Amino acid sequence: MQRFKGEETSQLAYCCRLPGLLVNLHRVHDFVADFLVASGGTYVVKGSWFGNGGMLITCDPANIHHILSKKFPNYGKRPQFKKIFAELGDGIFIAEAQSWEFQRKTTHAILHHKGIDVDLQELIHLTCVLLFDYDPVSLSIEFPKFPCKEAFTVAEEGILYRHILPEIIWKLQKRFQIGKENKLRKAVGIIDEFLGNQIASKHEKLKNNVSFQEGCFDFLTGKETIAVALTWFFWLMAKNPDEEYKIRQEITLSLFPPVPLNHKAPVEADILPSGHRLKPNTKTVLSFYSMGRMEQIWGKDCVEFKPSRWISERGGIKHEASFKFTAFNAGARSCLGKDMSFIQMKMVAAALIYHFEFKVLEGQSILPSPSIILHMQNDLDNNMYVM
Ligand code: HEM
Repeated sequence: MQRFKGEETSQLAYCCRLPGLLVNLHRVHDFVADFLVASGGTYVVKGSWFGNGGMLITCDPANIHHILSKKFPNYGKRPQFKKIFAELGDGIFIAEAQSWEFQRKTTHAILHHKGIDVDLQELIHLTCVLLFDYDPVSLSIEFPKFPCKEAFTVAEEGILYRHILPEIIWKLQKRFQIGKENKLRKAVGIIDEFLGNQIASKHEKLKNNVSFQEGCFDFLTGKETIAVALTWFFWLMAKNPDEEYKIRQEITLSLFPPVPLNHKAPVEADILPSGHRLKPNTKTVLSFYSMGRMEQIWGKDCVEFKPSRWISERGGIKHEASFKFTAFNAGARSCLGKDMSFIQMKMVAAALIYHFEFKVLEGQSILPSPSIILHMQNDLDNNMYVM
């Protein structure tokens, strides 16, 4: 992969420092993608400001393969990750070593349990019902508000800011209960209350299966990710009517992965396949959002919505290595809900495309939100016509 030299490198270096990042915080995923594309896939942000340690950001598939698979035992989630995601406790998302192995086994058993009879409505709400015995009835035509939805959105944004702001700043905000940290605190309170009520009402059932904080993460991955993926999908589809017929066969998550980044740190010093050296504990961010925008990976038409790129000449599905298509993570910690997500998304998408034509209302600003889950910043307003 090409790397920039000289003047261009110093301009890039400047714009990746605090002023550049802060000015571009509202579009941080695109900003990171722009400089990763320009620097060939990997970039080191020097740790100069406010004593914040440096970080390495990469979307190079060889590095991703190395970190998530080949050297998996050397790349943990602590110590930074644990602090940033403290509100999620010790659930599977944060857990490591034996605790992670145990939780992965039990979660796998719950999610891959064979032989549950469900109708369509139940299946779509499966995550919520399965984990909390709570049906948000979010598909009913009154579009009822789900009490925690906004709180999750606020919390996810707050957590992304912790990846970017120097630790000392967000910790001060937390201490004095101001700014994003204060919003995060209030949001966590709302989520706590909801989950506490659910746990109280189903105490016997839950006490042996899902702890409060594990449930919090599973809800976050399960419900939010699928809703987010479908919102981007319907927007892309409305903008690309020619591709619509192929969409019945497959959908793509490479341009708008609902989980746009992952975060690791090496236990011992390491050298990445790209040649970058990492000291122990260096914050290492894997930008999945940028991967879908790399010409080196997907070719010149990488930013075009082309479901046909996933369909072979014989009409089958083309499979790509998980280190190129990282929407569901890769290696030993790959997503346990992948199969279930594809079933749910295909069912919802196929049913809606079959019955309706979508026209996105003009004049909307379509931007991913600065969050650890790739929501659209504003809702997506559509006109739906019955076919
Ligand atoms: C479109 C939908 C989804 C996407 C894009 C997605 C993506 C991801 C990603 C990127 C990770 C890695 C997170 C990390 O290690 O930092 C992950 C992990 C995980 N996901 Fe999903 N997910 C989706 C839906 C679901 C659903 C529906 C469930 C379960 C109901 C689920 C359960 C899990 C679990 C349990 C893990 C933790 C795996 C481990 O650490 O061993 N996901 N997912």
